[in-house]
Amino acid sequence: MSLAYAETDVGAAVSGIDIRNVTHTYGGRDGRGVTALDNINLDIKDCEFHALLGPSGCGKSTLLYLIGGFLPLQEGGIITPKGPVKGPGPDRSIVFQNFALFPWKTVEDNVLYGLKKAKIAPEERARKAQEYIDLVHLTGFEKSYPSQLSGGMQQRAAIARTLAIDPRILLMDEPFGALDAQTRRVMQEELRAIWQRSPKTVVFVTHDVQEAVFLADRISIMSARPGRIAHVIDVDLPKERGEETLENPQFISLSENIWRMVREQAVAATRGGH
Ligand SMILES: Nc1ncnc2c1ncn2[C@@H]1O[C@H](COP(=O)(O)OP(=O)(O)OP(=O)(O)O)[C@@H](O)[C@H]1O
Repeated sequence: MSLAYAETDVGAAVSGIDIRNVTHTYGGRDGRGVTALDNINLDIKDCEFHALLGPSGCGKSTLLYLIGGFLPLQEGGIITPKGPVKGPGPDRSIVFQNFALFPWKTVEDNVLYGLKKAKIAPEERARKAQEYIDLVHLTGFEKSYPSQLSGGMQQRAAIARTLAIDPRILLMDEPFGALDAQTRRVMQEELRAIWQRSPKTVVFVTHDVQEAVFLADRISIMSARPGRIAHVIDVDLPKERGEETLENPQFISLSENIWRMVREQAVAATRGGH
């Protein structure tokens, strides 16, 4: 096992997320395993909204879990402002596509639980919980249990729980994947607005090119498995994004170009027999 960062590098001034020579193989590295990531190098800047796009199975989630510390690093290193990643930490929160809310707790108690875990002062918790419940348009459902909500509402509750904690690094794995198109659009706008009000480093995994272009400042396009970083694209659009962004000719042409690049990677995978 080679670690790119020694303990002494902890003091190195990293303000974003520095990913160096990360390779990850599932099921053994004796040639029989699945190499999901192959020598990933990526600098995600401080307070950047970074999207990861790529063909299915290219290792986007794997990379996210490694950043989160939910999977142990095998080769290479990932360094954050808190030092090398060695496991999960309160500085990094993750939102999955299928959220797990506590079924026995109300929406409000689910959000409060996250705030308590994040050691937010008790007098601050109720105010914050309400703020984020309102933000995801669940006002009036504070006392509802998850089983009384639609899937989309449950997801919004889980998003509120994570956003309320205001982590320095927010990792999102297709968080809007199961939402209907309209709710998804609203959540994209809200997320971008929240990020602008309260800047944080966001790594956002999605299949949806338009979603990536709408939300992100930079987009990494990964190759098919074993995942490598094929392109890193700057999204040169105004910081403020809304309905009008969708009509912006730059948004349209960038989305088309990126869609082509992702498709190329998917086609290459088919030719390569993946
Ligand atoms: N626990 C595991 N055991 C074995 N192989 C795995 C495991 N998890 C993922 N893989 C394999 O690693 C590769 C990368 O998976 P990963 O879920 O990171 O890709 P992804 O880009 O997020 O995929 P998708 O876009 O379809 O969600 C895939 O080929 C997958 O089959």
